Amino acid sequence: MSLHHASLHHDQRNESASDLHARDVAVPGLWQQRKREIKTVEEQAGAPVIWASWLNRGTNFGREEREHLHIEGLLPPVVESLELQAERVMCQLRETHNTDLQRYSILNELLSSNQCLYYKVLTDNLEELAPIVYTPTVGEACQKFDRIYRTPLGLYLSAFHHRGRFEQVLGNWPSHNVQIIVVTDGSRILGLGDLGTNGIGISIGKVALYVAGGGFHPEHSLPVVLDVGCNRPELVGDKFYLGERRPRLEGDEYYGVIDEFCKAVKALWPHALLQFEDFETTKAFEILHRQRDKLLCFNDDIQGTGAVVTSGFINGMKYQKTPLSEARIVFYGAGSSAVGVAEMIATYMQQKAGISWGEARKRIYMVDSKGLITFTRGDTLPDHKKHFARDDGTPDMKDLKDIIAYVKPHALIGLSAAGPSWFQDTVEELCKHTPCPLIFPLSNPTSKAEITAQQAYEWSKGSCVFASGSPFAPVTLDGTTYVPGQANNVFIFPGVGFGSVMAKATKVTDQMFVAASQALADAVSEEQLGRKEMYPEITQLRAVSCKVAAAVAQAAFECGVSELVNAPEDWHEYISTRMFVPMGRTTKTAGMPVSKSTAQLSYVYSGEELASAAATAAAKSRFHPAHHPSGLPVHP
Ligand SMILES: NC(=O)C1=CN([C@@H]2O[C@H](COP(=O)(O)OP(=O)(O)OC[C@H]3O[C@@H](n4cnc5c(N)ncnc54)[C@H](O)[C@@H]3O)[C@@H](O)[C@H]2O)C=CC1
Ligand SMILES: CC(=O)C(=O)O
Ligand SMILES: [Mg+2]
Repeated sequence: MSLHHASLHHDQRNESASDLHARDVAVPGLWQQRKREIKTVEEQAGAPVIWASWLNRGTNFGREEREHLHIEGLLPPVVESLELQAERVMCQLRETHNTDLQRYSILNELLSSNQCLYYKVLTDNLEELAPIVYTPTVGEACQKFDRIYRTPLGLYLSAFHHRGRFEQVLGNWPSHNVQIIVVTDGSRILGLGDLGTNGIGISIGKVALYVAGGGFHPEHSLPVVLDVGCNRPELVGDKFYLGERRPRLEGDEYYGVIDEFCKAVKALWPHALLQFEDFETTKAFEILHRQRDKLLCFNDDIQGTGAVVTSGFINGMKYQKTPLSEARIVFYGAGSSAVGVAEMIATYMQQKAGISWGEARKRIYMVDSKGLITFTRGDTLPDHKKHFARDDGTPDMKDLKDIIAYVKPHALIGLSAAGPSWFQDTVEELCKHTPCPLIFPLSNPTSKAEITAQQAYEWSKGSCVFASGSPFAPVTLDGTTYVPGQANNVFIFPGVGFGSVMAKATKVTDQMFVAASQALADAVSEEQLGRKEMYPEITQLRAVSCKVAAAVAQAAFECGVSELVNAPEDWHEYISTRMFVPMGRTTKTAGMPVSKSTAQLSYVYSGEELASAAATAAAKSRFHPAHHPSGLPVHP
């Protein structure tokens, strides 16, 4: 060791920790001199494998691997199966004193440390954990995201600090091959309004379901929040708020940010699918209109919701034995989701019931906070409300019960985010005209649902067909148990995303959503329909997503938007064999080479691959014998 180094080392010892920190920040070059105390990444041999959530397997690493990777001693001695690791996590989650928000935080910590284990736990326990990583708990998590924040888990792109450099900043994400991106600007998170950068929780939650439910590999996924400001005073006034404390950008400035973001995505990952999530309604439509022909993208709230509700509607009309061409629907709420659903149902009616768009449109009645939407009610309608505004002399009405009495609908669909607003008289009026009406309170999270499952079954005397956006527990009434369906775009977006990417689609067409909707409707058996279950169970998500993905990929091919030269003979088989499966390195196979095909599909790194990564790191390490003839570590 040179004198120079020795004296530096001595000086450092005399500095306080905060002095050291201040100096590192001020003079990055001095980081090199700190290596005596904190090893550089290269010097850490295999340790980075444990600290990298994509690579880490924790106690699932076998003994030979630990030796190869130079991580012996950095883990408890036992070698455990992935299944046993998962069982431990479930025990921790099920501790009775935990709240759902605490369970959410435990799961996020796991996601930041061991993705394979996280996805094993989530995939095997979807019924129990989807309500935690997704609605309703993700809603509460987003509201408090700045307070429960520990690790980023996604990418924060700032319109104020990164403008003009989006491609460079996106390029900081540690994956070369991003295939699925969920982006929000936080402006309308579920039914909870503007949550600014706290909205990143919804991107993280949707990405988790793309992986656990749709088959994307975690390394190919990217949750993003665009920080374009926040208009919620109590949020930006909170000292813990994590975004910029400025009013939201608007107009050209705002759309310029979106344009730059989309261009950067396309430049970096031209085949990735970009999902727009929870943008406030007017921006949601405008962005979709501007971007949908420029890159592979869709808006989940408009199109994903459109497809999922159309499926339940198709099945519901089948159950009621109502011909599609005769169905009447009342939408309670006329935002991005309701208009998306109405457009999709009208498209479906036009294609499958042989009626014109004009006739289909007339079967749809839309209600907003001012009452039934008509051209005559005396206000200026935004464009998205004009599509379904009545122009046929239907009287102007405000009260939902009056509207129901007039329309006599077969289905009542709530996408208002208004919370409890359908009462006993509403339901009784509905049942007067239709024996088994569809009652779909779809607003999220649960607190925003228009009615509960218990109320709907009770007030309809068990006759209604029920589905909600957030899950409700089964209801028993007079000895009969009813299982509420979940009409949530989670049954659509994972399959649409995976199918589009598998087909190398260049855009997501309306026809691909019609195919997704039909595939989901067909995934529900006659027996389930007989029990008034219009949707599959969430436990079936992977199987359902595979069917949806196959239908979407085939539709992409048929629409001419697939870049594949030849379509596979069997899309379902093609897709199912390409879905990510969280796989363990069991004690038996630990350290053994994994077959190339398994490794590719499941991304289990073979012992050789991990060993070579570690060997590269170790070769640069001052612990490496080559650096010291005695073979002893070179330590100051
Ligand atoms: N189940 C699912 O898969 C999905 C559910 N949603 C939920 O739908 C809700 C709405 O989302 P967006 O359409 O994007 O929001 P939005 O805020 O643009 O639309 C809300 C609409 O409801 C109307 N409204 C509000 N209060 C009302 C009242 N008391 N009576 C009648 N109408 C009323 C508003 O005038 C507006 O037209 C949210 O809660 C969201 O979580 C959205 C997407 C998917
Ligand atoms: C489910 C969903 O996308 C929403 O509530 O916004
Ligand atoms: Mg949404």
